[in-house]
Amino acid sequence: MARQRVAATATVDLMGRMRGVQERPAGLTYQPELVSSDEERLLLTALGAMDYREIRMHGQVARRTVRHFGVDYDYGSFQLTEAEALPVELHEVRRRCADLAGVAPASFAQALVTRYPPGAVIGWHRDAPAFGPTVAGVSLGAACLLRLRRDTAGQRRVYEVELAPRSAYVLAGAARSTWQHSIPPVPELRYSITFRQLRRP
Ligand SMILES: O=C(O)CCC(=O)C(=O)O
Ligand SMILES: [Fe+2]
Repeated sequence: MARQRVAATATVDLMGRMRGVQERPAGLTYQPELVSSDEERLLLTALGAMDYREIRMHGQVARRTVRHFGVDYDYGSFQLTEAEALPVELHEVRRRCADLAGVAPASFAQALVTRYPPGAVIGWHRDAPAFGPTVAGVSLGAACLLRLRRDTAGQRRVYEVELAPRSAYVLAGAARSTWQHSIPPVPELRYSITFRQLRRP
C-alpha cells in the first residue's frame, strides 16, 4: 500500500537480526492455523487461477503482483475506486479474519491478494491512511517474516514475527497507526490476502 519514505539506515545487523530494542507492538495479533491444510489447498488453487497486476511505484516495478476486490487502490494517485466484488471462495476467510479482528465481515470493504514469487518483498510502510484502523491478513504458501519498527526519541523499537502458512495477523491500534511493517525476501511462492476497512469521512 502507500508507503512513506524513511531514512536509509541498516535494518539488520550482520547476523540478520533487526537493530533496535525489542518491543511487542500493541495492537498486533497473530493466529496460527486460521485455515486448515485442505482449505489452504483450495484457496491456493483459486488464487493461482487469478490474474494479477503489476505495482509501479516511483517508476519501479515491484516483484510482487496484486489483485484487488471491493475497492481498488491506485499506487500512483492514491485514489480509491470501486473494484469487482469479493469472490465467493474468499468469503469464509474474510469472516474468520473479521472474527479475529473483532469487526463485522462487511466492514472489510477491500480484499487485496498479493502474490510474492521467490525473492519478492514489501518495503517499510504504514498502510495508507485512507483505510480504517484495523487491517487483517492471511498467509498462504511459503512462510515469511513480518518485521515491525517504530522510532521513539532516537531509539528504534523492533519486532519480528514469523507468518506461517495458514496463519493470520491483525494490525490494529499502534501496530497499525504508529509502527511500520515490511516483509523481507520470501523464500518460495507466498500469497497473502489482506482485508481493509474504509476510513469513515
Ligand atoms: O503480505 C502481507 O501479509 C502484508 C502486505 C502488506 O503489508 C500490505 O499489503 O500493505
Ligand atoms: Fe502493509
